[in-house]
Amino acid sequence: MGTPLSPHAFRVLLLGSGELGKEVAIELQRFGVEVIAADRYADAPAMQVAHRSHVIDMLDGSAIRALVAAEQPDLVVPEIEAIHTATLVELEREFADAGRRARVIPTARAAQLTMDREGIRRLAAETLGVPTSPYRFVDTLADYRAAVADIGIPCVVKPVMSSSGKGQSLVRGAADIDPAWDYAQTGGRTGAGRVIVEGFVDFDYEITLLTVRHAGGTTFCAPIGHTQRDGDYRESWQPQPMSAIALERAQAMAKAVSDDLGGWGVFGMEFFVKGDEVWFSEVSPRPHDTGLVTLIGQDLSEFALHARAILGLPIPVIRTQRASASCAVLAEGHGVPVFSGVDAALAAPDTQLRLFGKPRVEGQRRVAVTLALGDDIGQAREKARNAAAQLHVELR
Ligand SMILES: Nc1ncnc2c1ncn2[C@@H]1O[C@H](COP(=O)(O)OP(=O)(O)OP(=O)(O)O)[C@@H](O)[C@H]1O
Ligand SMILES: NCC(=O)N[C@@H]1O[C@H](COP(=O)([O-])[O-])[C@@H](O)[C@H]1O
Ligand SMILES: [Mg+2]
Repeated sequence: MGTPLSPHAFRVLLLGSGELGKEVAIELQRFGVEVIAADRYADAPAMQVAHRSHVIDMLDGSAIRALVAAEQPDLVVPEIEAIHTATLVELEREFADAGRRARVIPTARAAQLTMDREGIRRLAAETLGVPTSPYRFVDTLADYRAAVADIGIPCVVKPVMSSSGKGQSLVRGAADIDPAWDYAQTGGRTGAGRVIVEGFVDFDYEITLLTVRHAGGTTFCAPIGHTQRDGDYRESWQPQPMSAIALERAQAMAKAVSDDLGGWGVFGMEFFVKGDEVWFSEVSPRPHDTGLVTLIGQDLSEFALHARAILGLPIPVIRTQRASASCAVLAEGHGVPVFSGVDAALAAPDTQLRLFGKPRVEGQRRVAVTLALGDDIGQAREKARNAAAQLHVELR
């Protein structure tokens, strides 16, 4: 460890500077790390707490390469999926060849495989034999229609490169088939392209199992339950009650997938659960949005855990304090968020919030989160929801 802004600094480059990266940046700074934040737009949340920031097109490999050459980071930490990950693979090899200590978190291959639903799905289902929904990958409308017929309705249609439900549809009947294709072609992160058709899993509940790979081994956080609307998270809580066998199965799959991806850091492993049956859905090789709940529920949040893990520091225990919940606050429209009702939102005991400081909203965007502790999950969720209901976001 060194001193930031000195020749002895330990430097971390965040590729992506949203609300999740902002918390990681704060945790890293608590260890005296020099934090450099990058994203595709200026004044992103993590940039506001970083030592320096850069606006670059992260889907442009040469832009990433130039930034790494200029900043000479010790760690390159992906914060979103939309990165030119082939360049990360090249850079990782170059660091190793040059005998440099610099690394990509958790590994460049993990970032590359999870950027594309096809990479991670084929690894989990075909190489590791982990149960998933049935699926097909298609490139043309004709193949897509055949895949829907094959998988059956209901099914879920997603661009292979997307997140937060963008471009995602639930096909409930014949009338939904073609519109779902059109939305997948326009709603993805990198324009038109390959689509996954997934069989609909009629789960009882879904979880994120935060899995931390660190110098001392692998540690699981208590499972986080969550609800999603339009493929985007709205509420999360911890701990999600599960049968012992379902939890064991989820942990075994999380271990298998995260061990294959390798490296150090937090992995947000997503599972669907019905009774004792568990299906792997996808994984973020970094902190997960539903894990924002750990900001209030754990002694070490997922962001603190990510910082410790990537720095190679010990994580002897993770304590879940009480039942906890989070509620996402979304703004819709166009303009700069202005918040009111912050006082009312914080009036109840054991309630917190984060206003992310996102500079603008165009369409729909998560701009804040409320957090609460309760005697049980029901009470924690109600408090988090009530706090969110008190918070008003105006776009000016
Ligand atoms: N095959 C499926 N069966 C049932 N529900 C599904 C299926 N696939 C996705 N969903 C629902 O849609 C949500 C979002 O799906 P998924 O996680 O694949 O999208 P995403 O765009 O990667 O979201 P994020 O980036 O926020 O994790 C899931 O959490 C789940 O609620
Ligand atoms: N479900 C994916 C997810 O939570 N992504 C996270 O949202 C922020 C970007 O927000 P933006 O899209 O409003 O810029 C980033 O922190 C990113 O990691
Ligand atoms: Mg997901």
